Amino acid sequence: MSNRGMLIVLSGPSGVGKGTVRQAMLKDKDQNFKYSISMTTRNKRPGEVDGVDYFFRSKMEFESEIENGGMLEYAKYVDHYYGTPLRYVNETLESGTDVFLEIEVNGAMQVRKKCPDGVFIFLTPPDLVTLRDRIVKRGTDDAATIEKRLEKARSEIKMMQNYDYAVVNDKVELAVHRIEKIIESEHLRVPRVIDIYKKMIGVVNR
Ligand SMILES: Nc1nc2c(ncn2[C@@H]2O[C@H](COP(=O)(O)OP(=O)(O)O)[C@@H](O)[C@H]2O)c(=O)[nH]1
Ligand SMILES: Nc1ncnc2c1ncn2[C@@H]1O[C@H](COP(=O)(O)OP(=O)(O)O)[C@@H](O)[C@H]1O
Repeated sequence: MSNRGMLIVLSGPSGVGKGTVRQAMLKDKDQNFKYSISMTTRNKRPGEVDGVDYFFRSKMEFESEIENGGMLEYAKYVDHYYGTPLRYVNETLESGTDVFLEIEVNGAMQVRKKCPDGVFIFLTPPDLVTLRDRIVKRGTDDAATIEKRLEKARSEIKMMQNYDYAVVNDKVELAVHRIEKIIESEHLRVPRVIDIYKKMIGVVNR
């Protein structure tokens, strides 16, 4: 209800279900946020579409975006760049619409510094065995990459303490419900609505 949109950041270890949860949230007709499509230098997976899942770019193109100040944040993850184009986020927030980022922890911490009033949510697996099973089941990574991702998952889970909320992804619909409740509550925080009430008091006093 404040004029500016709210920035919602979702992180969590690889394979925890961030993409699945995000897609389920986007399908919900009652949601009001826009998803910010990231830019990456990693290869397209089967079924992925440029400009829908990611903006797939070369290393050179990505680095030139960084130099031109076009990224809100970026990080290297398992040998590739991933980052959030700045302009879409700014324009959408300015228009009063919430923006949803699904990014890894280093990028999220950059965003936290630039946008301290954002809402930072960490999606956790019920346990590490479940996490491994999900990565294997997804079938998008070879054995070496799975090991790298699991190793990284352990260090990522330690970063949970830098987030505002921890949401366990036991069942997709439950995780989605928890995140939607968080967003709803965050919109009611007094610092976000105070301007509206100041205006109201101004009208009443006249
Ligand atoms: N910092 C940052 N991380 C991102 C961005 N987009 C995606 N990621 C993260 O990069 C990691 C790898 O993504 P991806 O290769 O699609 O694999 P998956 O999410 O594990 O299936 C995940 O943790 C994503 O959340 C971004 O724009 N910035
Ligand atoms: N709550 C859940 N229960 C069971 N399987 C899940 C759940 N959430 C996601 N998955 C499955 O786990 C795998 C990894 O999910 P994905 O969304 O690709 O994770 P991430 O984007 O975090 O890397 C996929 O095969 C997905 O279908």
